[in-house]
Amino acid sequence: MKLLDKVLSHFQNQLPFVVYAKPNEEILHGIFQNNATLNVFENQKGFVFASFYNETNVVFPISDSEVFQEEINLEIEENPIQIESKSDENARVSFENLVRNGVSEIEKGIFEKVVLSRKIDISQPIDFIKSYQNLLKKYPTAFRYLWFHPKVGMWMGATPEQLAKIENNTFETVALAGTQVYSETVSWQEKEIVEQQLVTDYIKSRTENLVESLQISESYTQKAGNLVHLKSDISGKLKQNVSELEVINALHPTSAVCGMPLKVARNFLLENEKYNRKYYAGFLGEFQMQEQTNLFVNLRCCEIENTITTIYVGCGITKDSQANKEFIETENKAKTVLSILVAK
Ligand SMILES: C=C(O[C@@H]1C=C(C(=O)O)C=C[C@H]1O)C(=O)O
Repeated sequence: MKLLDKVLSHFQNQLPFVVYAKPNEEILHGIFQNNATLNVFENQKGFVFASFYNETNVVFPISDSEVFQEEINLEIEENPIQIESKSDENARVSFENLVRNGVSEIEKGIFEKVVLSRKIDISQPIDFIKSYQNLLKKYPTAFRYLWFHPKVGMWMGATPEQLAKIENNTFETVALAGTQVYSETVSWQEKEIVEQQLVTDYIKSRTENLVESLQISESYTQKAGNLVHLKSDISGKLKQNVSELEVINALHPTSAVCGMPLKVARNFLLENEKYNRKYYAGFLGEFQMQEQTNLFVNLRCCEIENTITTIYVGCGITKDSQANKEFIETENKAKTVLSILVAK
């Protein structure tokens, strides 16, 4: 595909770019910035790449970029050398301790829910073009992107979660939580139903005074790669004079990726996860491009460096969480990314 050739040449010239496909669309969008400036996002129209907390929020402004679209047409079947991550006993023990620690804070009444995460390092050079082709093909219902800035690095992901879509004063978001490995007969336990309801309630409380009325669907099962989640669709008409930035600030980070109440849960994870999430659980996408803002939460993603690729995964912890099950959930989420990586 022509856009992927352009990706390679932009990368060789160390210039910023992003290619992405929206859920259920087979169109590849490309935004190629024509200089290496690191533009900090304020409210410029363009493609935004925002961190979970306190890193630079980057934008590729439309005014400084070339924009392309191409139909996705990947005839060549890639034959990936799939990369197995070794089960890491130390990682298991420390994540399970982290979860137990979170549950004990919940029992003490410090917060109601916290989303805890970890990173998995793959020490092998990755062919990012072939890996991205796999990801495009394998996850047609996800938002699938490959992003690069020479001063920040390269990220790739296939996220099932919309942060916000805003167009003509209407806004849409989702409450997504609860995870199981996909099977024909999915049934949800009380723990997952409660967990997802907490996210719905949280989004409701954060957006209620920005919209004239809020519609919330019944929760339903959503497939995401090898997994399924519980999801509710939330939408509303924005009150006059409510800006896109206000909506984004009200939503990010939702309790699907941080916790509730927000600040105490965030302080806990910042102090206890013992690593920097950087852009994992941040958000990315179009900001006021063709009158539309269309943003996704940065999940099922990895950071690609010369010799190491880092996969980021997390899960929601409530009072009923069991440490070993939560660890397995992070292993399952990591497979979404692991199974498309191609070694160089
Ligand atoms: C935090 C992640 O996923 C989030 C947490 C979920 C859960 O706890 O069940 C489900 C979907 C996402 O909202 C992740 O994929 O890393």
